[in-house]
This record gives sequence, C-alpha cells and structure tokens, in this order.
Amino acid sequence: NNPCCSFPCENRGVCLTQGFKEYTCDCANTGYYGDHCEIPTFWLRIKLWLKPGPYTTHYLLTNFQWMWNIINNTSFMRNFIMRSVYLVRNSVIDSPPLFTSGHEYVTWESAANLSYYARTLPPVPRDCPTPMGVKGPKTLPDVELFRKFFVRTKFKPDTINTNVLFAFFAQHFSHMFFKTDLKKGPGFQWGGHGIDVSHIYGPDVASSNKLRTFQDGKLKYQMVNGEMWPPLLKDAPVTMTYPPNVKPEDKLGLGHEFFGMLPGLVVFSAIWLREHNRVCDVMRIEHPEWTDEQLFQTTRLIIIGQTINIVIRDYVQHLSNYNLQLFFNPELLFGYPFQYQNRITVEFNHLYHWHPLMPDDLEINGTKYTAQQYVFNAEMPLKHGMKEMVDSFVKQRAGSVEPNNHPENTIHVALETIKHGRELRMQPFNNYRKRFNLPVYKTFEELTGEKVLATELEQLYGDVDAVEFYVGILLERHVNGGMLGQTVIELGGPNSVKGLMSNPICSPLYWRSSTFGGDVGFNLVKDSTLQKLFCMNMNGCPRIAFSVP
Ligand code: HEM
Ligand SMILES: COC(=O)[C@@H](C)c1ccc(-c2ccccc2)c(F)c1
Repeated sequence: NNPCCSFPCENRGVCLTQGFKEYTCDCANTGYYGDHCEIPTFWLRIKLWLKPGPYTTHYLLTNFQWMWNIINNTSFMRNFIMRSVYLVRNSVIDSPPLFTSGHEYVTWESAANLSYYARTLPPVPRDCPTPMGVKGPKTLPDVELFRKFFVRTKFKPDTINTNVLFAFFAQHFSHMFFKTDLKKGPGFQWGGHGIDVSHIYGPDVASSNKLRTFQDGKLKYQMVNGEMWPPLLKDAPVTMTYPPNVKPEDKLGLGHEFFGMLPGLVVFSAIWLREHNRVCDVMRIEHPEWTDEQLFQTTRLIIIGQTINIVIRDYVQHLSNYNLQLFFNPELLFGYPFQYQNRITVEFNHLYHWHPLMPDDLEINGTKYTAQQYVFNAEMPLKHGMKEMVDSFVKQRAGSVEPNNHPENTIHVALETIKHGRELRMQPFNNYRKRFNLPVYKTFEELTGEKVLATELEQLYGDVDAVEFYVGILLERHVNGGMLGQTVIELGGPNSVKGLMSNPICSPLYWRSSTFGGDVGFNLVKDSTLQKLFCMNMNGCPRIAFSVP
C-alpha cells in the first residue's frame, strides 16, 4: 500500500512516495525539520513556547470583560490585537490554494481551475487500507446510521440566545460563496470564491442586466403595501428555482436562484435591494454628473464594503462570543504580507452546515408556519410586511448547533454532507484538528464531552482517528457556552477572516475614498451596522440584533 496513507508528515510537510515502500516528508518552508517535520526550528520553538494554546486564547477572549473594556477603548491595543487576529488567522490558510478534490497532490488545477472548491487537506489516497487512510473500518458505516445523532426530539435553543434573524443572515450571506455544482459533483462550485454580493446582483452580467432598471443605478423592485420588495420574476426573468405549486405571479426575481425557498432569504434580499437603491439616491446627489452605470458599479462596491463591515462587527462578533470588540479596518494590514485573493474550500462549506439553527416552525406576528407552510412561501413576507417579519425573526430563538437538534426537514442535508465528505475522500476530523494547530481528540468521550454518544460513535468507527469531518464538526462538544464547537471556530475563523479581508476592496489602491465616490460613499461603508441596514430601509426602527431580547 501507499506508505503515505498513515499521513506521517506533520506541520504541513508533504509526503512524497519513493517507489512502492518508502516515502520522504518535504518540510521546506514550514518552519519544521526532521523525518516527519516534527521538530520546530529555533525561533519557531520560542514563538510556540510563548503563544498561548487555543483553549487558553479562547478562554481569554471570552472572559475578563473588565480587561477587554480597557483594550476595546485603547486604540493602539485594539489595533494591535485586531491586526494579530487578521494575520494569525491568515497564516493558516494556503493562498494560493494547493489542493482540489480532484488530486491528492499539488497541481496547476488547484491554482487555476476556479470551478473547483479548494481543499485545505488533500483527499485520502485511493490505494489505502481503509477509507480514512489506515485507521477505522474497511467500509464506513451506512450514513443512515447517523440519522439518530441528528434528529431533533425536542427543540434545543442556542445557549447564547441566538435568534432566527442570525440564522437567515448566515444562510443568506454564506450562499453568496457556497454554490455547489451538484451536476459536476460535490467538489465543484459555480460561485465567485468570495464576497462579490452576487446573491444580490446575480451570478453574472446577464442576470444583473435583468435585475437592473438602468436608471440612476437602481435595481428593479415592486411596491407592495407601500413597501419596496424584489421584482416579480416575470419582470426580472433571471433563473429561479421554484416548485411547480408556486403561482407564477408570486415568483420573485432574486440575485440567487434558490432564494425563493425561505422567507428569511426574501427579507434579506429585500433589505439589501432597498439599501442599494437608497445608496444610489445618496450617490446621485453627490454626483449628478454620473451615468447610471457608474452609479450602479460604485454602489455595488459600497454594498460589498457594508457587507464585510456588518459581517465582522455584528455577525462574527456574535458567533465568536468574543469580548474583544471586532472591527473592519483594511489599513491595519497595509505594509504586512497579505494576499488579496481568496478561494472557498470544501471544508469551510461543510463546517458551515448549521441547519440545527432552524426552529421547527416560524412564528410571524402570532401566526405559526410549519416548515411545510414556510418553505417556498413566496407571498408570506410581502403579506406580513417588513416590520412584522423582522420583529418576529429578532424575537424567535434559533436552535443550538449541536447533536440531536436538526429539524426533520433538514436531516437529509446533514446526511448528504457526510456522503459528500466520503465522495471527496476527506481526511479524518483529527487530521483537520492537527492542520489547524489544535490538539487531537484521544478518545470519543473527549470529542463529544459525554458518554452515550461517544460509545455509539466508538461502535461505528472503532478508532477516534477515523471519525469523519462533518460528523466530528457536528458532534463535538462546545467550549464554555459558545454557540459553536471549537473546531468550527478555529477552522471557520481563518477561512472567514481570509474571505473578508482578502476582498479586492481591502487592497491599498482600492481602499480609498475615490473608489466609493468620495467621503460620503466611503463613510457609508465605514459607518454601516446591522441596525442601520434595517432602520434606514423600513418604517419604524425596531431593535435589530442577532440575539433575542
Ligand atoms: C429551513 C431552512 C433550511 C432548509 C430547508 C435548507 C435546505 C438545504 C438544502 C436542500 C441544501 C442543499 C443540500 C445539497 O443538495 O447538498 C442546503 C445546503 C446548505 N445549507 Fe441549508 N437549509 C436551510 C437553512 C440553512 C441555514 C440556516 C444555514 C446556515 C448557515 C444553511 C447552510 C447551508 C449550506 C452552507 C449549504 C451548502 C450550500 C451549497 O454547498 O451549495 N442552511 N440547505
Ligand atoms: C477564530 O477567531 C477569529 O478569528 C474570530 C474573529 C472568528 C472569526 C470568524 C468565525 C467564523 C467561524 C465560522 C463561520 C463564520 C465565522 C469565528 F468563529 C471566529
């Protein structure tokens, strides 16, 4: 068998076979040396000795509020720490990417073929003793056996009071860059590999042209009960997926073909549509000399900037549960080694499968909608109006992303994800822990933080080093009351921060007032918040947040 099947090379060393029996580990440029790249060079040893471990770091960041109050109000400290967060997270992401799901070694495909998702770790070689390399069973347990780990018996609310608004924001935002091309296979995608707000403007120019009015830079819309909503599909004939039972006159034309599926996606599509058209009006006052095209293009850049800002200071702030006040400032990276390019990885996609966030039913202004009633219910948001929808989303609790908390209607998605992991030959969960400098789990109990599930998992896998990626992600215990497992935070964090800060608008020659049409446009980016996004675009200004009041 292939001697690299036991993944003998540590610390991002590459295993190279020499004939059929031997291998060498290439430790070049890793900061490590030795047969398995296990020995840190002198300076790295010092750094590792000084650097607090992930548990300590997380504990520091999620406690000692008094200390963070001082840091958050001292700009040189705040800037220093925020820059370290950007740079440390960035350092564990390969840019350009080394691997795709098509090959277990470095290829030109990985650098150049954007129709692939990238891979942080290459696929398990095909000629290995077991599917997970050398550990675990010769055949992996039937995916159906995992259903009992996912199924929700009783709704478990999230521990940090996350609400349904957060859940829909997560889905709406992440589907901008998670667009698996299932026709080609789970390793392929048709997105833009980053924050291009294609979920608002459409995946290509042809669809953008169908969504635009070509007047004053604005997007098409329809007025319903005095409020602006996305246009009807017949007026903006983009590619949309709706089931046959939806009446044609109810179908909407949106930036993403599946966004008709949920009322939360329609609400976020509507709020960004309103913001886009509002910013166009502001920019037209600043620049009466501008054409429709320049208004549209500049407003799109402003919307990208607002998205990144809101994701960092409201969305990531909430889910990271950090006391450090996060903020968006590309200037912190000027003069530091940083690549303004991003590639979405399969691992990021899988760890972002947070279907347990969804409650069983949606309660809108006292009306209860079962999944059956709210999925592809195109007219519900327009009927209730923005205020009732947003109020309800803010008030309703989201589910906890943990075992046995999937709504019935999304368990199949979780099982699909495990299947995709197998098709893509993803390496074991513990290999990903190592790749991101996290301690491996030595026992099943350590992974799940309890006994019952641990015993059942042991019966299925035999060896904790054979636990599959998504299974580990979902069944992992949470650290001190956070909303996500440690691995989601420590793998998602780098992918997320890299995806946010490597956007072209963050690069030195883009990040200037003129790119956004002058200071007014630049400030629309810098001063954007989730609260403003809603309050500037709906009647009344209810409390907007990602946690229930
Ligand atoms: C009732 C609500 C939801 C339903 C019915 C639903 C359903 C689905 C379905 C059918 C898929 C496609 C699975 C496949 O074919 O591989 C999917 C994918 C996905 N879902 Fe959900 N979902 C819901 C909410 C959410 C939420 C709240 C999140 C939060 C982040 C989320 C994250 C994802 C991700 C990241 C994917 C992969 C997308 C891709 O790779 O193209 N979903 N979901
Ligand atoms: C990991 O530490 C960080 O860099 C913080 C700021 C951070 C950043 C991003 C995430 C994050 C993780 C998963 C999906 C989306 C965002 C996260 F969970 C934590």
